[in-house]
Amino acid sequence: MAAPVLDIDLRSAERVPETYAWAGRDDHPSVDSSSSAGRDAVPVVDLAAGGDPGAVARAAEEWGAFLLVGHGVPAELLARVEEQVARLFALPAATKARAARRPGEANGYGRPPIEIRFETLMWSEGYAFPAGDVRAELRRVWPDAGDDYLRFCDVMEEYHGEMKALGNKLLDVFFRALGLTDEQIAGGEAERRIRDTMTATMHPIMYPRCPEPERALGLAVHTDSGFITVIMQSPVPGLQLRRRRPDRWVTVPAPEGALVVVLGDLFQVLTNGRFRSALHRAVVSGERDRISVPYFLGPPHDMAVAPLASAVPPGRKAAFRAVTWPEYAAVRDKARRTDSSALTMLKVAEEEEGEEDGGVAPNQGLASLMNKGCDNNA
Ligand SMILES: C=C1C[C@]23C[C@H]1CC[C@H]2[C@@]12CCC[C@@](C)(C(=O)O1)[C@H]2[C@@H]3C(=O)O
Ligand SMILES: O=C(O)CCC(=O)C(=O)O
Ligand SMILES: [Fe+2]
Repeated sequence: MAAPVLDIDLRSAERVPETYAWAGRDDHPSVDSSSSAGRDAVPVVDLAAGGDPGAVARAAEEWGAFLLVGHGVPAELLARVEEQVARLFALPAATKARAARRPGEANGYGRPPIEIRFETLMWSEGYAFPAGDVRAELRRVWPDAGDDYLRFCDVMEEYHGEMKALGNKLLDVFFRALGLTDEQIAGGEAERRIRDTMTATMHPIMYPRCPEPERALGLAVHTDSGFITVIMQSPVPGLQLRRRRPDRWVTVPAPEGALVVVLGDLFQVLTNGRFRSALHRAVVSGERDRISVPYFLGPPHDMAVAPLASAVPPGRKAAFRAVTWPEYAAVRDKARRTDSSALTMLKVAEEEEGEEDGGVAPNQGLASLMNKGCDNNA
């Protein structure tokens, strides 16, 4: 029998062990988006109305995130996804451990992958897999491929179908918000390649009800590394966006049927820094389990992501070097930083501008980047 992946059963814990206690958790005040109108209100984008390009651009520039409504994914399907994910995590620890993520691998069941960058443990368990591979992947949990397996796969595949279509729609919405013409969107070589090859990873995550919620963290502060993350969350708030000046955590509301869109670091690279990746984290509830199902859209692993020519102002050079997703993830893990500073390592240094090789050098090895522009990284 496989050994459990979690060191304790979070569900039956009566206290938060010291190893899970985040001393600096309340570094900044947490404010509730729904109660504080104005500048702390998380932007809302209505896709039924086409997704107003001006509103999308403002949200992407200022927040790197927004609530998405009018997206067309039936609320009833979202409820079925939540139900299936709840059933998956309710399986015995030894059953889930059959699918344990192996060292060095991205896929599988386990503790939050970002944990390696921190000294304190996180109050959650997750399961990452390529969205299109659910049937093969979940055989690890249910080798007999029985009814539970079939129900899970049917629902997740249906969800993947909806999200794939939504992801393509969102990409076009962002391209339009960047100011690209329909011709550039449909005919641009880089734009088309991204649209045609975008990959999808699902990461259902479960935050068990916590006896001392203010001492724990479900997921520590991070930015997502890919292009676009679309999050389905149970109607229990917990996702927080980091805002600056004044520094605070804004809790994202969780109205029934809404999704959350979060931009990742490689989208910041793609848009030449115009659209920002969002710093965020997840807090836990003292009353209820919380489920979240992020759907990570990103480039295929062999694609060198560089700023779109259409996003670089005329006469200027690209602000970031080209990088593949795995290269970027490796640099970031090595940096072990809690902010988005790994991205600064990809910045083309100001003084290099105007030099012949100052622009984007596709596939440039990251070894050289590690020694550049990261002196603040001690
Ligand atoms: C497709 C993805 C996106 C991953 C890696 C891989 C599977 C698991 C995702 C997360 C989920 C938790 C936060 C994060 C930061 C983490 O550690 O694992 C994410 C990461 C990323 O956005 O980089
Ligand atoms: O809990 C959430 O809603 C967000 C999860 C998240 O940020 C992630 O998995 O990257
Ligand atoms: Fe995230």
